[in-house]
Amino acid sequence: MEIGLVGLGKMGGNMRERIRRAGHTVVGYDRDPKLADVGSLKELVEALPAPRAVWIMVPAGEATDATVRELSDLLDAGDLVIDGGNSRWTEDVKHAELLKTKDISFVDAGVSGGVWGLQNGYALMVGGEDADIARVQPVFDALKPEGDSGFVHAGGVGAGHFSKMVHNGIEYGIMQSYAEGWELLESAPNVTNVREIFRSWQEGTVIRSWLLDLLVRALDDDEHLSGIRGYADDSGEGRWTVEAGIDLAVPTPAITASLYARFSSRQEDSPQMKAVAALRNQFGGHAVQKES
Ligand SMILES: O=C(O)[C@H](O)[C@@H](O)[C@H](O)[C@H](O)COP(=O)(O)O
Repeated sequence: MEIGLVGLGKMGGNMRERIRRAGHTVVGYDRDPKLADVGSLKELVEALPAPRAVWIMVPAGEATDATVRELSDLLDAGDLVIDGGNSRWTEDVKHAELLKTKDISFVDAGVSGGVWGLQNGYALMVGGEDADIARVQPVFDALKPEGDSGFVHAGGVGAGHFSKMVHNGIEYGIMQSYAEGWELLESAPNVTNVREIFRSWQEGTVIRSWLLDLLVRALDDDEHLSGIRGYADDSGEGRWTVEAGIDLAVPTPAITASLYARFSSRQEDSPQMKAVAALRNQFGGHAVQKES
């Protein structure tokens, strides 16, 4: 089939390649002309046969919103837009409603796999109408990993990104758990080979996983991670997972703690702990450490 792909960065560029390798035609647009097949979104739309399918793979938030709006002006009734970025699921509902006013369909696709996707395939969690999803199934099949899993039609519009959001919340929790275990082992007075403990866990254990494999890979590069600062960013999915837990009254203590650990990682010193230290000093006369 033929598909338009908007956004040819780390994810989109590799996805274009994987779709092409499966024998499909991709017309790619990116603001960077060195990456693009066409010079504008208008040219991309003109290059595709109707009814068109256009996959958006740009950063979530303003960039995705602006692309959906521009496409809603350029596309015709019967065309289809797929958002494969890490958009918040509530944005999908807005975008589907906007496009529906012009009889343009919308599918949301949570995409997992990162920079390894070209080689291993991308896990896809999609939301939308059966008929719309069926139209792009050949492209989903090209992108997904080989084998029976790695693709799910999760529900109506927004369900794909909701699933991807929960996937990322779980990702936060698992990573934090490995990280805490790693620090604990590194701190133990009698343990001498933490990296090899993690390597041994890759086979046979209850906690073997791809994230564990990647941690071993990182420890092979830098055994004590001494070249990396203990600072972790977040791009929104963890926060949205915690917020969804609050909205639905579902307790998510592990995921929430892992999100808060990232916030703490960004502070040189802890303002709130100054208050705790000051209070201990006030009520109990406990010593405080003074700023130098
Ligand atoms: O499944 C994946 O392929 C990853 O989760 C991917 O989506 C990305 O690496 C995250 O967006 C990072 O998210 P944070 O910046 O929030 O850690």
